[in-house]
Amino acid sequence: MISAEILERLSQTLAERRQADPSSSYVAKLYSKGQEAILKKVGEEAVETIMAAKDGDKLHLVREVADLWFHTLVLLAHEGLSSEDVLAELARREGISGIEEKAARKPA
Ligand SMILES: N=c1c2ncn([C@@H]3O[C@H](COP(=O)(O)OP(=O)(O)OP(=O)(O)O)[C@@H](O)[C@H]3O)c2ncn1[C@@H]1O[C@H](COP(=O)(O)O)[C@@H](O)[C@H]1O
Repeated sequence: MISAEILERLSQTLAERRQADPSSSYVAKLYSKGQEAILKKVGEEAVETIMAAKDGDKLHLVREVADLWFHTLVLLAHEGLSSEDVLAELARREGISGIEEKAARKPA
């Protein structure tokens, strides 16, 4: 079973690449180009995701979303953040919506 551990492993690798020689890997090279280049890749992958969804080809859509997730993880790592920060935010929201749901169910 594929789990959230893959995000942790990838985040770890992306954090390690911050010290790597730019010529040694795609990620290290992208870091060396700076935030603008990373944001450009995120934008491109977002557009490609939209186009794949409109195509109706599910495999293509999954691959483009994987590219988009990957490049947003590169962005997070470049900013000193990781998938864990986003997962914590989603967990926090789940907690909030749980509270809101309970409040809505409570008789007035
Ligand atoms: N998951 C990925 C991953 N997904 C996509 N990509 C790369 O992201 C790029 C996507 O760019 P495009 O599709 O736009 O194609 P492109 O024309 O090659 O891109 P550009 O040169 O124009 O930027 C490709 O070069 C892909 O190889 C990835 N590169 C790396 N990883 C993971 O990141 C880890 C560390 O990567 P490196 O440090 O680069 O080895 C690897 O072990 C992998 O697990």
